[in-house]
Amino acid sequence: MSLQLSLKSVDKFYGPVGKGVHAVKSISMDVPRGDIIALLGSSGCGKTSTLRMIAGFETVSRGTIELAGKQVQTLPPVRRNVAMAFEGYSLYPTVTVRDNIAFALKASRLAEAEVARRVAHVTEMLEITDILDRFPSSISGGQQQRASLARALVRDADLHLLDEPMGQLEPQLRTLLRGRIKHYVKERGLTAILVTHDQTEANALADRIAVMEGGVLQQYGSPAEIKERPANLFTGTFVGEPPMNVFPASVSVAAGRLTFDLTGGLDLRYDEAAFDPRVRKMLLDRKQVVIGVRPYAVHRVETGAAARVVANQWLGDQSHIAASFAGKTIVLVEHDRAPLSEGEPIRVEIRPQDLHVFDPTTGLALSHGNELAA
Ligand SMILES: Nc1ncnc2c1ncn2[C@@H]1O[C@H](COP(=O)(O)OP(=O)(O)OP(=O)(O)O)[C@@H](O)[C@H]1O
Repeated sequence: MSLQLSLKSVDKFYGPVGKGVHAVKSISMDVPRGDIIALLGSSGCGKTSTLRMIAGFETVSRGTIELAGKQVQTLPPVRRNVAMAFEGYSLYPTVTVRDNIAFALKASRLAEAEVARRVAHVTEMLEITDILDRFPSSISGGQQQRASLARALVRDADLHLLDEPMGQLEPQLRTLLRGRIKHYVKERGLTAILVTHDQTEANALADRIAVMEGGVLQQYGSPAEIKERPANLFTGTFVGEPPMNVFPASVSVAAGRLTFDLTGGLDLRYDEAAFDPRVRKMLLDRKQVVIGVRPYAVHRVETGAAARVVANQWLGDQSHIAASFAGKTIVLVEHDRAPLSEGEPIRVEIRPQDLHVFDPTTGLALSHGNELAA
């Protein structure tokens, strides 16, 4: 695996180092050549600051950025060979959409026929062939966004940085283009970093997701890893829709039964043997934990822990059921229309293999199902 980009202990302070706004906190991240990475996080978590430091639009307060084998953190943007589609990095207003897209290719003295072929390819992919002879001021916001994306993707660069590249497009078009963009990037062997706060987009496009919160890289892994082995409570509850259910619990064992006492009076009891010995030992050593379970892993059963329905919504392809449970609310997802009304008592089961266990103080993951967290 050859690395295309490597961030080492990168910090961003707006204002004096150590005193100003600490927007990015000691981020380290390696990006293999040919990968698509999504920076995912809520507003203000430091995604854009990270991207802008990689591009060279923001100074790096501390740490190093290596791109295609050389340190670039002190180089100006034009010397980094990075292609960008950024909000505010607008199209040149005085030339047509076609010339905007072709500009960098022409500047690199590519043969005219090759330029035309590449522009045709990328604009067909993004469905903007009908506006190529127009000027940027006469096209819609969504068309401008796609033209800007085409201008970035058409280039041969060491890295492609895309900041919310489809933010202005309607959902159907986004879904269609996601698949096409992924195919295009992979086919051309490009390395891309995408900023998004849309988890569906991150899951669909990215080989790896970098989850950020409070300027800290919370987890960096494949979409499956992040879903199945969230590194901490933040990632566990931030990624996944509807969010993971979490409950503080104290653990005890008696007469072959392992019990999680949930605050609110309920307990979840399991056969001790259902847990791997190392997970069981960890649980009993810790005693106080937070347990998490994804809504699709909460099952309605005949005999199980008692809950009471507070809301039942059919979303057209799945039911989201909220029920009061252990003094809190638990959410279940079912694939069929659930015939449940408000106030109805139900019983739920959470299987040991679906339990995520976290440290209540640090939030760090301790186990996922029957495996200890790394
Ligand atoms: N030029 C600036 N001066 C001071 N603080 C800034 C500046 N730019 C960003 N910040 C602060 O740095 C933090 C991270 O901002 P950043 O724009 O990187 O977040 P983001 O995750 O991209 O958010 P969004 O999704 O809203 O764009 C925020 O607290 C923000 O207010």
